[in-house]
Amino acid sequence: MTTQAATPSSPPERGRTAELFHYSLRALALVWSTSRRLTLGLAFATVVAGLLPALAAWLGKQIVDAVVAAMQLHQSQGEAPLWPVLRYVLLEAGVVALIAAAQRGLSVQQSLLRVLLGQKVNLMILEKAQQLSLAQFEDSEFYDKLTRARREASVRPLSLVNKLFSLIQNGISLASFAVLLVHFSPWALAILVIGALPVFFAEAKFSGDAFRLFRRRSPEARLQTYIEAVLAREDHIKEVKLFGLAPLLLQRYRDIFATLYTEDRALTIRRDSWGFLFGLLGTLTFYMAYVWVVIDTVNGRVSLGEMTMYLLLFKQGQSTISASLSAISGIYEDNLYLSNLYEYLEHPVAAEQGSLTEGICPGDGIRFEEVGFHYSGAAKPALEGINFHLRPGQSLALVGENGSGKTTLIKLLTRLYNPSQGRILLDGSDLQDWNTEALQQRIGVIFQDFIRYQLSAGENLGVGDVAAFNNESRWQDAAQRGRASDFIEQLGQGYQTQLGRWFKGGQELSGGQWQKIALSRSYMRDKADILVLDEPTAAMDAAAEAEVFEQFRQHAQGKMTILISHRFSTVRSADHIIVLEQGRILEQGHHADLLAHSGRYAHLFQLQARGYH
Ligand SMILES: Nc1ncnc2c1ncn2[C@@H]1O[C@H](COP(=O)(O)OP(=O)(O)OP(=O)(O)O)[C@@H](O)[C@H]1O
Repeated sequence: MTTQAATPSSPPERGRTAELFHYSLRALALVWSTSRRLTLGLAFATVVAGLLPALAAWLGKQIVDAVVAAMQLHQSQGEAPLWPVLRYVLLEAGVVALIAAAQRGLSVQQSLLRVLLGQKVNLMILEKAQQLSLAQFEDSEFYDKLTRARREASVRPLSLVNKLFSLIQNGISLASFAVLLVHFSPWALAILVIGALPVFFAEAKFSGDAFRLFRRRSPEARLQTYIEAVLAREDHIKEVKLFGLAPLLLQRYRDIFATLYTEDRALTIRRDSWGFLFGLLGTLTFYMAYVWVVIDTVNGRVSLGEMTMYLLLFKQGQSTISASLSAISGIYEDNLYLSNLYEYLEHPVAAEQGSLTEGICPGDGIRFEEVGFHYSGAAKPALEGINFHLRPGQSLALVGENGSGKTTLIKLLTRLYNPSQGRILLDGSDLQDWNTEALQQRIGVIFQDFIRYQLSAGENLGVGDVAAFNNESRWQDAAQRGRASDFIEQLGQGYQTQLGRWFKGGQELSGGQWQKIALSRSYMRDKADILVLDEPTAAMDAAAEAEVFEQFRQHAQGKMTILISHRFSTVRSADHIIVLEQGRILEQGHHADLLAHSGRYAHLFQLQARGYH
């Protein structure tokens, strides 16, 4: 497994300062495209929430000064009107209510945007996943990228935008505080800003460290998620119990956690210790300014009301500055995490090249010409020098020991992978020149590791042809051919019965029954003239297998069929048999020829035949 920490060209490692806000604009655009109304609402509430605190502070000053003036009047004349004081109190109450409304407006709009944006980003991630090739999914490095994107990135864009807005809000507040404070002393303002700077630099540095840590250990995090799945999923728990795997896996889980926790702890302690020290510096500067104002008040340079206002401004100014600074470091952190999302979304996908919906030589069938394939990272090729020609109406059987390349050959034919050497022709045209959809329409395939969808029985068939996903008569037809109709009709709600154990009322099936479902699924594709069955009957009883093949033969008339099976009783009737060994064709021909040849096929056939006696 490769970690990503060493990727030198990825945005976070490249010129950190330059990349600091690299994704802010994109995140803003994303939020804007999610909901213009909410984004505008957020911006408006931000400006209002930014301006009002300074107004409240100024009103506070007016109140104190009005009180002092009223007290003096009361002392000299024995009475003083209350209204000049109370009007400011009323106004301040109104402003405080407005601040609360603006804050509430912010949080409501943020909550709504969070939901909308979460959905949007998740859809972007899932849609992108559909454009990727099978090989990309099998690449552990890439898979890490996908996992990281899914785990973190869906909340990050909004978090980034919220912090941007909070920065703007704090900026507006600070500017308005500055307008009021500058009357006291521009130096006091400068001192407050400088005092808060170290916290920011520390925060920015530690956010970067946290991100790099997160990125470096994503393989471990993935392993943890995998162990959780093995220990807690219904389809794994059987083996876990019987093999007594739980203590071993739990120990591994604990070990991974212990390593991760040690790193986390070290970072948290460092981050908070420095944060505390630099925070003290900020507090110190604040109290210096405090002393200054107090002295000036005692000396009569500023009024009592002004002193109240300055102290409030200092206090609020300081918390606004630290809020802005943590917003900036948060923006930095979100930018780093977003780089994951965009790296994933921008991962190149092979452009769809082919456009053919018909070959240049219709009716020619399938030709493999010197086809070879090498899995990336594998020591040796999985297939080499494969040549054969399969015509419409013919059946081909692939035999060979485990790992000889049978399934790989099917994956090439279905274009899940492209050959590393040679070419595959369908009706005279290279598979790569075919339009993917047209090609897929022609091929009905079930793999040995077919999917047991946690859907209804009917839908489990419907997935075989999305155009007929809900078509009940097509389900019945396919189920009859795949020999699944009998048991489906006996299920509590027939074709509507929920299958599997994941959802309420789900009905679990036996291995053979699932296989019949998968086989029927391949019959849904009724326009397909290439039928591929990769060990379709391994879990079926002998009677069911015989029945399935009888049906298959009838259905397959005029079509091309490719069958992978370890059972020679089914292989023998194929028109053409290819024996694979270590990715190469060892022998090929009819059953009778191959027996007469007395090679590997004959040997294996006799071995199995003996087993039946
Ligand atoms: N996704 C993959 N990545 C790398 N190597 C693979 C992958 N899938 C299969 N292989 C390797 O390619 C070779 C051929 O595998 P393949 O699945 O085609 O064999 P098979 O003949 O279908 O085997 P079986 O009878 O066990 O199903 C094996 O050596 C296997 O280890």
